[in-house]
Amino acid sequence: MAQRGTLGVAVIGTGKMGADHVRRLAEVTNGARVAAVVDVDAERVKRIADGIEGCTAHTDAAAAMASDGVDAVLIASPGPAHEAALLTAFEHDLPVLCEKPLTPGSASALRVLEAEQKVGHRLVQVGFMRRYDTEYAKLKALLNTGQLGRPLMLHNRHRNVATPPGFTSEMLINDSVVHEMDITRWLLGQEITAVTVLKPTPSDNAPEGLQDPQFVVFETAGGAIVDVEINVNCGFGYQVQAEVVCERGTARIGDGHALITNQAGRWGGTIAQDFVERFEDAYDRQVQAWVDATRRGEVTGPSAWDGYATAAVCEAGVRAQTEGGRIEVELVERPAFYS
Ligand SMILES: NC(=O)c1ccc[n+]([C@@H]2O[C@H](COP(=O)([O-])OP(=O)(O)OC[C@H]3O[C@@H](n4cnc5c(N)ncnc54)[C@H](O)[C@@H]3O)[C@@H](O)[C@H]2O)c1
Ligand SMILES: O[C@H]1[C@H](O)[C@@H](O)[C@H](O)[C@@H](O)[C@H]1O
Repeated sequence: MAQRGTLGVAVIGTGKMGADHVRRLAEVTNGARVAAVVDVDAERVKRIADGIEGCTAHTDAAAAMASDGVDAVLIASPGPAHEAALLTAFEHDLPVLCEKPLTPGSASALRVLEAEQKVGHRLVQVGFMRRYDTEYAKLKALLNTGQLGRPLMLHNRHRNVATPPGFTSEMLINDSVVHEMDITRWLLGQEITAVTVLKPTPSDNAPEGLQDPQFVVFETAGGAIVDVEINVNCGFGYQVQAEVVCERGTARIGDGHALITNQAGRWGGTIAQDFVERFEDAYDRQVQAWVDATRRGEVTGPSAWDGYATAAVCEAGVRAQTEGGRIEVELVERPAFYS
């Protein structure tokens, strides 16, 4: 299909991620412009719109989506606001890049799947940006060659410097480990079938009441075992590492993401301090891929099904965290629409 003209994007939610996506669309991405911004914080959204030529400010997502010049939507509001924004985008037949989670909870995610199928064609890409990270992409390409044999185990480490105020134990699963859920399903090409959560004595760095770190184990449909160290008040840096153990070898990413210096008899490097820094390139590539596909009239990348499947694994994970033991993941049959 022929390329459409410059894509006019409405960005919904202009907090940490939304403001960064506005900057990206305005300054980094080719073929797109920020046509509208939306936030419940009227002052904030006006300030952001004022800095971009031809951009309108709204406090209501539906008004923004109905406005002239909006061809597509980027949702970066908090998870509980995603379902309403997605359903409104579907009413206008607008393609959407929706930050993770698609929605919090499998019931709401299923409603989104049903609504998208009613439209009759895919509209949603979910913002699982790690799939666009160069290191993860290399790992996936290597696994796809089959030269290492069948993956047996996948070890993951996911460390953040510190949690923002209000971060709960459930959020370690829903906001943080959700990335490993997606990356596991994508790298191994298998659904996750069960989750177990082990809880060491919390770190003294963790705020009172936060169960941090946790050790999360997934079982997959193909019989692989996956572990995730989630450790979100580690204090020293933002680290994401993964090692796949296969029948004929192993492959590991996440160590080399640093500037290494030799100076005064010592060698060493720096560690990124947050996801915006560590995954900057991945966010750039994700948004560019979405804009390019949308201008071609296509929808690519993680689908609403991926959003639903991870929501179902999150539910099993939160149950495993609170009830203990091994919790099986309950998934509906995958509709042919998402095959
Ligand atoms: N992919 C990633 O690595 C990554 C990283 C961080 C956050 N996220 C996701 O991005 C989304 C936003 O997270 P954040 O850290 O930017 O949050 P944030 O709290 O910094 O920003 C959210 C913004 O949305 C606004 N808002 C709230 N309700 C709204 C509504 N109904 N309509 C429009 N705006 C509304 C708030 O006023 C705020 O400005 C979440 O879904 C989060 O899970 C993804
Ligand atoms: O919402 C954020 C984000 O998704 C990051 O990528 C992750 O590392 C954090 O743990 C999480 O809180």
